[in-house]
Amino acid sequence: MEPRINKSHGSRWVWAAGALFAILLAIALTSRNAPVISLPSLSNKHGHCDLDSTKYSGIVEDCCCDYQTVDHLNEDVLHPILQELVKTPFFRYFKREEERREEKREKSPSRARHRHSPPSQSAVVEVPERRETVKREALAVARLRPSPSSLFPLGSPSLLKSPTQVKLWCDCPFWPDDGMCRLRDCSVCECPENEFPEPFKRSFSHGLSPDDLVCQEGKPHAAVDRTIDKAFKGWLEIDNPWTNDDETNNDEMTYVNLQLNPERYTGYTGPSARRIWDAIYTENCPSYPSGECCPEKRILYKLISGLHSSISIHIAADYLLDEAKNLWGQNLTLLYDRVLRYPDRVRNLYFNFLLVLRAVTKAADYLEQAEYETGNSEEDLKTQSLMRRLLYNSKLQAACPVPFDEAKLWKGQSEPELKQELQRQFRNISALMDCVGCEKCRLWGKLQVLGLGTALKILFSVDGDESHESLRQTLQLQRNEVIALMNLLNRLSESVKFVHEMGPSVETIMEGQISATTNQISPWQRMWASLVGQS
Ligand SMILES: Cc1cc2nc3c(=O)[nH]c(=O)nc-3n(C[C@H](O)[C@H](O)[C@H](O)COP(=O)(O)OP(=O)(O)OC[C@H]3O[C@@H](n4cnc5c(N)ncnc54)[C@H](O)[C@@H]3O)c2cc1C
Repeated sequence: MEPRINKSHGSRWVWAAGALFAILLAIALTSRNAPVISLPSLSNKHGHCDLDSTKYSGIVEDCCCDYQTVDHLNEDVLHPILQELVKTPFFRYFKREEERREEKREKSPSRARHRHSPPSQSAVVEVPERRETVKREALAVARLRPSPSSLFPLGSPSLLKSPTQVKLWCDCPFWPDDGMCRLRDCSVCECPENEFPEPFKRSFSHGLSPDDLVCQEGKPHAAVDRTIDKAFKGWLEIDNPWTNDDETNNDEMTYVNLQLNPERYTGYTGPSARRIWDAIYTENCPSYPSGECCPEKRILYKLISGLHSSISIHIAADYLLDEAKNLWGQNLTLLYDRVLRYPDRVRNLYFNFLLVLRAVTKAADYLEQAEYETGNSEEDLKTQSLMRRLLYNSKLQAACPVPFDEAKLWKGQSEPELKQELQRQFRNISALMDCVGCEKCRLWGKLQVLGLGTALKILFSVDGDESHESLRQTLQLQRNEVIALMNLLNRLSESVKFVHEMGPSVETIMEGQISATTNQISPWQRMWASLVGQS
């Protein structure tokens, strides 16, 4: 059944909400010096207009759908379904490697080729008999040691660890983790035992000692059940060639309830965060000034830029306005400064959304037949039904049947090389996610990069024969990839909705305010400013 739109709001309420919104927005935006801006969320879908039609009109670049259609489909169909879907038990638990474990199993040689030297050999320590003591001492050293500021060249030879070596703090192949995270909100809340899906709980109580269940540092800690994927029937243990993590490695895995760990402001900022973005953009996905390069090569840049926009939008949508009072709200100055004032970043968000949506609909038959069993039959039926509503949605099929046409973009003689090049760059980006110095940011960074890798895997998985049957036979996805894919789509859908709803008003006021400030400056001040600017 299609989601119904509540049309019961009277027009009076619409106008009242609109007027109140405009007043609050004007007040909030008047002070550019104010560090943050918070507004009540505008939930009335009739109280906003479309994004500036001159900036965002026509077909989304390299896609097959226009901005207006994307907004309407997202609002009426995709966003409501996705919001429900990500709350289901199947989609809310994400498997990730345990944080700060001291020993890591060696990846396969093919993986190791894509890993790079850690910044210093001293960050890798032999494991002696008394591993615990040495680990503590070594961690203390790692904390004190200043992190090298230079980026290690991504092409440097890889340092293969023997299984008896220890890697400190994290798996970052480029720099040691520098603990730049400031807030408790950076850390991830793992799942308490009573939240796991039933099949997981069964093997949990049989296989693990009660010590694994104790809470550490006041946070609920979940023990790892390595049989979980076997409990979720029908899912394969296969590796994703687009990502750096070895997804077949089931050791040392914990489960995180994504609903308890929303992507939002964490306080992670400064050189550590900047270094990651710089490394991604400069080393792995150059932006190529428009017109200089072919569209295929710009894909990766557009995807990452779109993801970056989405992360910034989530930070702006859920920001810590007052740390002392633990007051959270929207920071619309940040939304404008980081995203809206650069129309390309908004366009890249829409591009990313459509590419991921295309991957999901391309794999519709595969995803429809997958097992969504978690032991809670009522919830599992709901998950299946939501998936079907999304995958075979008549409104979506009528308005935007092929959101992105991958065949048009990367067919041709260079296709295999392009795929390999993209894969190599994408794996580097995936490896960089291990260097994100904030646990919650790393969780969402890794999840979303895995989601993008899964989308690319689907889009590149069929050569020539585009039939659903062929895709079903060729494609192999694992459970975590599907969870990442659908959660990524939901994040992008949230971002598109937020920008669509808030963008026009924020832009109007911010741009009006900027021009008013410019006009207030006297000719002397302007002359002085230009002299200072030139010095
Ligand atoms: C993987 C990852 C996940 C993160 N998750 C979170 C999180 O959940 N919560 C949180 O509070 N912080 C998170 N951060 C930090 C956050 O993204 C910013 O780095 C931080 O808030 C500092 O912002 P900034 O103003 O310095 O600009 P940044 O966002 O760090 O941007 C750095 C530079 O990149 C360029 N740039 C910015 N946006 C785009 C774009 N859309 N397209 C192209 N270029 C762009 C600009 O030149 C900009 O100066 C994350 C960082 C990373 C690397």
